[in-house]
Amino acid sequence: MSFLRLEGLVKRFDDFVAVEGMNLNVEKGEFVSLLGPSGCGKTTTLQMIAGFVTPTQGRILINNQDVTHLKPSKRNLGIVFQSYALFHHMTIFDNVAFGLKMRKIDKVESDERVREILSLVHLKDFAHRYPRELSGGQQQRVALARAMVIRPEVLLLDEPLSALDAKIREDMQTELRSIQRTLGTTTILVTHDQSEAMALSDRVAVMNKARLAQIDKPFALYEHPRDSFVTEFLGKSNVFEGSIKDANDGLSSIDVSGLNLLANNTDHTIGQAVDFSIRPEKIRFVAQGKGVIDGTISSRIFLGNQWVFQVETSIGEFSVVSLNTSHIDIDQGSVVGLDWTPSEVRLLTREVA
Ligand SMILES: Nc1ncnc2c1ncn2[C@@H]1O[C@H](COP(=O)(O)OP(=O)(O)OP(=O)(O)O)[C@@H](O)[C@H]1O
Repeated sequence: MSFLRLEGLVKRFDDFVAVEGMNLNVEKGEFVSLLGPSGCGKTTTLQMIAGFVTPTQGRILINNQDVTHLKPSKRNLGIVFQSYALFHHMTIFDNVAFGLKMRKIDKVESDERVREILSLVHLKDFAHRYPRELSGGQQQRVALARAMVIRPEVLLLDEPLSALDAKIREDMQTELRSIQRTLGTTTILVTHDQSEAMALSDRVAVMNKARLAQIDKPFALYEHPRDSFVTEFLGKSNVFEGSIKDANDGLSSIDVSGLNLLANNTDHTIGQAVDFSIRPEKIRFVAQGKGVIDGTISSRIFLGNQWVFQVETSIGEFSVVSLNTSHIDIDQGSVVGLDWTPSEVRLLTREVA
């Protein structure tokens, strides 16, 4: 039995459905992200686990105990939100010790645990300072220490890094992951940042319009998304509408605007409407006439470690990404061939609007 289970969780605000039929099994020690666009129900799901929002339907189980109607304080959770919400009149040490004091933990043990966790978040030399004397990144580490010191069964993180600037954010991601691994705390992170979800999580749960769209390991999700929503939420892709024309010898042939394109066989049926998807980094430049389709470079952008090309073709515009190790000779106006192998193509169920 999984450590954290959401069973058919539903939340309605009057007749507005914020979360619909949410089922999720999280293993002990696992790090799972809830990823999705604004308003898809991530925070509401997290708030139901935390106990701040009462589900309309369904159950929440932690360590085999039904906590659906338990008060937040009885759930033994650590919670970190985007705003650090530290006590500004207390030192860092006292901020972190607060939860232990509330739980009436003996002073000697409490002091020891606070020192230990402050050392883990690299703040042991800041114990005597006040929150206003720390940077944003440091304050967020205090918030994390304060949540972790009570040794929660589950750690809930709601966009905890989104107020930090890019570089500090990246450092904090690495640190958060390493602390979570060291302590083995089962963790749920809410984020709308796909790279953050992929960098941190054992599994990513993509949500769309109040529902769980797909859950899997980051690599599997990126490589085998179920539909074009998941595909495009996890990164760029070249997606074209098409229909299955034929299927033979392990290959499907797809009609995309009159052009016959190949993909490895799937369980789609002949005549079925599909989205044909190929990621920009899977496409190679070849000589004109030597690839799947020819095109003309309409723009080229240099991003340091990679080039991003836009290529006009007869079926529409392609995005092509290549590492900064080649292709400096290909520029706006160049006529090129675009090539890929059928195994890199994904045929997706078309999202119904
Ligand atoms: N108390 C409430 N009353 C009415 N509607 C609400 C309430 N709380 C949330 N909602 C609605 O439920 C939907 C889901 O909200 P939620 O905060 O879970 O989204 P989210 O995915 O976390 O979005 P964001 O990334 O913007 O925080 C939204 O349309 C929101 O307006």
